[in-house]
This record gives sequence, C-alpha cells and structure tokens, in this order.
Amino acid sequence: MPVIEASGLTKRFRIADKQPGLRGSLRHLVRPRHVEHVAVDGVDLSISSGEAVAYVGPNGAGKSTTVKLLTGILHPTAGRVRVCGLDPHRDRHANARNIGVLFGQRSQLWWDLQVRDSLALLRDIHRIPRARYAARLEEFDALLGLGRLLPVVARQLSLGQRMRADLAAALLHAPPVVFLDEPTIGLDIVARQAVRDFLRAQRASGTTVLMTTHDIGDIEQVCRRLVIIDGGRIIFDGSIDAVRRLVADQRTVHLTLGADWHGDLDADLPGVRLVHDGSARQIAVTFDHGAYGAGEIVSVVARRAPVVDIRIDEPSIEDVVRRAYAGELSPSVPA
Ligand SMILES: Nc1ncnc2c1ncn2[C@@H]1O[C@H](COP(=O)(O)OP(=O)(O)OP(=O)(O)O)[C@@H](O)[C@H]1O
Repeated sequence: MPVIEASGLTKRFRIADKQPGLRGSLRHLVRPRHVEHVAVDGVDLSISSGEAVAYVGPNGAGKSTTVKLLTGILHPTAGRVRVCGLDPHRDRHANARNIGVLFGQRSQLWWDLQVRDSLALLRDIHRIPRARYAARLEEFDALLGLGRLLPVVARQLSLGQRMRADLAAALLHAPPVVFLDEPTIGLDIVARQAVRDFLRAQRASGTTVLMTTHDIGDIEQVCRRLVIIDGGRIIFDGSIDAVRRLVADQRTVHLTLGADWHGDLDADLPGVRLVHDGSARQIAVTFDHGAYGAGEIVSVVARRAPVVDIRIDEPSIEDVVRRAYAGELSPSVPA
C-alpha cells in the first residue's frame, strides 16, 4: 500500500519581475510586476511502505520544493498529495507524528541548547514514554555515536556531528516515513558513511525513506529506487536493479589525448556515445561491449589524435543519471 502518494503535484512561485539597479527597484515599487515560476510541474509519485527512494536532479530541478510539499511546509498550487493517508499541509499536526524530516542545509536543533535538551524537548513534544526514549538514545548511540554529542551546545557542533544529532532528532519518535533533503551534504567520508549506514539500518527496520542527494554513493548504498526530476517533471523512475541492468552491457573508455579532439565518432563507430570529459584533450566514449571491444575504440581514436592515457570504467549509476539529465532515457524501465 502506498504511504506517499502524489498526483499532478504542482507548485508555482510568484516572483518579482524587477529590473536591476535603483531605478528598477523604484519602478517596481510604483508598478510591481510579477512572473510565475513553475518549480514542481505535475509530479506523480507513489511510494510503498518500506521503500527507500533517491529523489535526484540537477540544481534547481524541484527536489527541495517537492520535499516541502510532501512534508506540508508548502501548499501545492495544484494536484493532490497524501502521506500515510493524510493531507500533509491541512493535517500538519497529525502528519508530524508520522514523518521525520531532515534538511541537510538547516538544523532543527535549538541552537543555544545542549543536544540532550533539544532531544528532551522533542521527547515531550512527541509524548515519547521515558523507557522508549532511553532505548532510542541507546540505539542512536550505537549507530551514530550520539552519546558524545549529548552535552554539546548545538552551535558548537561540527557539520558531521550536527548531522548525526539532527538525524537523531528527526527519527526520535520512530516515524514510519522519513524525508531527507541532502543528508550527506558537505560531510567528510567517515561522517558520510556513518549517515548512510544509519539510513540503511532504518530502511532495514521497515522505515520508508525518500531522500534527495547529489551523491551517487548515497543512491547506491541506501536506496532501492531512483526517481529523477528535471525542470519540475519526473524524467525517470525505476528500481536500482533495473537501472543497473540498463547499463550492464556498457563500458566507458576515458582517453587523454595529445591534441584537442574535434567532432564525433558516429561514422567510424555507429552507436557509441562520445562526451568531452572536462577538456578538449579528455574524451569519454561509452559503448556496448557486445558490439565493440575497447581496443577497437582506442585504435579508431588514435588515428585522429595521439592517445596519451586510457582508463576503462564499468557502468555506473552515475552514467544513468548523466544520460537522464541529457534526455537520453525513457521515463521508466520495467521493474
Ligand atoms: N520560495 C521560493 N520562491 C521562488 N522561487 C523558488 C522558491 N523556492 C524555490 N524556488 C525556485 O524553484 C526552483 C526549484 O527549486 P528547488 O529548491 O526545489 O530545487 P532543488 O532541485 O532542490 O535544487 P538544489 O539541488 O540546487 O537544492 C528553482 O528555480 C528555485 O529558484
């Protein structure tokens, strides 16, 4: 049964259409003009209990806005949304019991309180019985090293420590559904891994997770389904297994060249995909390894430019995301 359901979910923002400079500001004061910006454009989404979904897209795609609509922070301009059967905006209080929310860029801890006091306040807000609260703190200590952080004032926490404390705060009441907006942003590799391991443990215990991220490791390690949004619209929705199958036959050869590369390879090697890999002397060629061998690709390239270095990559989820952003994938794949 779906615990998160959205149909035709749309959010339009009305923004000031103002010319730059003082003159523009004055003109806007006298005759204000506005334009509409569609941040989320008819999103349909159905997420079942226990699913772990990566909600991915380029900057400005509409990810955070979707999370704000699903958590009731924003009201949709059009469309319908239900989380555990509730309208998250209208039934905000009841909805708060069912969901945990973490915005990686912003803390929900009380800035001047010790972590312990913030958690105790949340315990009272959620009316968590003392024994359950103590057990939860123990669990978070084992998974996140929370014990060390309890006496620290929130504003004195490092980013990694703050994210651990924020995760504990968001999941203290053991909500069945968790929304995470970039939970690993800015973290070092140790802290990032701790967050991923923690989220995997939550997923294993049946919590439904929807998480936005720009980090491929988060997707691979935490999630079982990938939903990609661009320009406010869902452009891809499929299981991670299906995504892996989609690229299983592909290889990418990265070549460093001794001269700038111009043009494509279509005439010599039909069906391969060539992209510049950062500069005119770095190219990446993706090919079906049933159709070509890497040696064939390298020798064709070498006829046009000296090859200095070669690296061959197995296919990755990153390739799928890149291809989706480039509009090269159909919106859904069979499960
Ligand atoms: N309160 C707002 N008022 C006006 N426009 C907004 C508002 N919030 C977001 N937008 C616009 O809506 C679009 C989607 O923004 P959103 O924050 O959802 O993107 P995102 O996918 O989370 O991006 P990022 O990866 O950069 O965090 C952007 O063009 C943004 O400028």
